[in-house]
Amino acid sequence: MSEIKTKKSTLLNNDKISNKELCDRFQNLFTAAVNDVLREKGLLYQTLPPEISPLKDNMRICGIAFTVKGSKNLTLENEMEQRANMLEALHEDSICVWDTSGDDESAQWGEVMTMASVLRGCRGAVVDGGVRDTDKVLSQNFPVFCKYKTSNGMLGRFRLIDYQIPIQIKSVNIYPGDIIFGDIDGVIVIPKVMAYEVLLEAEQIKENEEEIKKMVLDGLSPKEVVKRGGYF
Ligand SMILES: O=C([O-])CC(=O)C(=O)O
Ligand SMILES: [Mg+2]
Repeated sequence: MSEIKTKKSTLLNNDKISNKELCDRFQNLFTAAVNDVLREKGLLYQTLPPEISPLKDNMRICGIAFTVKGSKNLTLENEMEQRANMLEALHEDSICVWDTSGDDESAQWGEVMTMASVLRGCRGAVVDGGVRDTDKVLSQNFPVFCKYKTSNGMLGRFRLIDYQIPIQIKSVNIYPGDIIFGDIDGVIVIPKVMAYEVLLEAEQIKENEEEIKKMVLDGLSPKEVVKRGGYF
């Protein structure tokens, strides 16, 4: 039976592959594997709060962070123009990530915003806030991770402050260009400077776990599994 290997890479950026391949390959992994790689590197605060969960359990999301910052605000002037500018700036393979300053009453995402962002190649939305028109977002097969559903629109309650700036959701810092990856276990943020290196190491973890599962199925005791380099 083979021993478990660790794979260390010295590559520091993701110039080796396209953004699309990078995101597709992360999306084929699972967030727990990526989390373990980041923990080994001492990065313990890359996981978004567990209240931010997928609209459907089987939703998976991976793309390049397009950051948006906003807060509760009752003013209306130019709100729609500002939101339209943001939507037009969305790029291929982006994920629209909302730091809402902890909002708990408005939807920062909805049906028409989904339609507009899909046309710009956006791969999903992660909102530390809410979504509305949920059935119509679901029917577009667009992955959204958020805290709640509500019929409250943003207009007159909440507004965007800026976009493509550094943001913070609880203890997680997110910079434009970071990799955002979400599955049923929640959302994790991978700093862009190490994205390719993390991908390779997480792919190795996935392979290793196949070996570990074989050991368990073959009847090895947990102690025997650990002796061979396995883990749980
Ligand atoms: O204004 C909102 O909350 C978003 C919305 O309804 C939509 O995109 O359709
Ligand atoms: Mg709507």
